[in-house]
Amino acid sequence: MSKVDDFGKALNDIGEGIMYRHVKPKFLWKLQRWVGFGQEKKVYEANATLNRTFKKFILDKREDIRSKENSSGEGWGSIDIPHEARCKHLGGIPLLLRSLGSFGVCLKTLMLSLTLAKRSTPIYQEGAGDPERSTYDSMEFLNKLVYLRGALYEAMRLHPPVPFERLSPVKPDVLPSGHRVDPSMKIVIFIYALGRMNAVWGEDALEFNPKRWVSETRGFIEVSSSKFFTFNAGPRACLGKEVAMTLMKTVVVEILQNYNIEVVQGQKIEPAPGPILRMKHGLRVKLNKRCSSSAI
Ligand code: HEM
Repeated sequence: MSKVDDFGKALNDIGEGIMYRHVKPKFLWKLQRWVGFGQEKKVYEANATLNRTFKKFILDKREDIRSKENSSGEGWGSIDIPHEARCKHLGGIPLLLRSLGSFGVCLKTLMLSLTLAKRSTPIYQEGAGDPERSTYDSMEFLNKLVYLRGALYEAMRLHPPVPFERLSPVKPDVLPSGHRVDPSMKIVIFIYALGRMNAVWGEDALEFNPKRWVSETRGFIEVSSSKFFTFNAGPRACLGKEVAMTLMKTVVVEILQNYNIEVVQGQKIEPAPGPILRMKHGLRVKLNKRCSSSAI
């Protein structure tokens, strides 16, 4: 297996591990971790792979910076930021963080966050092409594509890349529903279910209908982030939302301008377990290059 495959497999194994830790009794997964058994064994091995990969990347980068400094007499300076300054905020992925050992912990945290952010963005930047030679090189153009934004929101409403979240209150509180909660509790928010509730989205909640986001007269209809929860809401909402939207719109425009797409029929579509919603077997499509570009 190549190093890239190893890395991808490690992310999948850790994702599955996180998923199972949400549903398994704590004593059970802790026991499995202690004896190095089952899913926890996979998580342990995957952690080692991530550690190795990130460590190599950081060391290579350091070497690269040093050699640039030596050759030009200037550079970016040291990347050894004091540990306390780097670790004020470690985000919501403690299982992954705990695994990362003592070197460059926060640099690795950052790399991991960005890797996961890229994973949760269901497109790849490489496909975006060169904006210099494109007809849509301005944000203004992308912002006008309200139906496309609606289609992407609709896809992520029904298939949120982050399908659930687990939170705990920092102090005892009462939820708007009247439920009392305290810091010993885990509150799981099923974003996947929220996007499919009739009570929230109406009787056609299960239909893929980009038009629900577009008004003939007012253009794109923004809804509260507490309703469209795909990017979370409040102070810990996704910081990369607009980056993700711009990337996705760019890639879709580029693909649609250049290819006709046909989904291969008869495929088995099922989700892979994990904190990022992925297709277990991927999605096979036929791409036919268009003869000439046409605007969408
Ligand atoms: C479709 C793509 C994406 C989706 C659906 C998504 C969704 C989310 C969600 C649900 C959270 C909250 C996670 C939690 O609290 O446990 C989050 C956090 C975050 N996302 Fe994204 N994300 C996407 C793409 C990106 C991209 C491309 C970036 C970076 C360029 C990014 C950067 C972040 C950061 C930095 C946070 C942490 C915010 C904080 O804790 O204060 N995301 N994202």
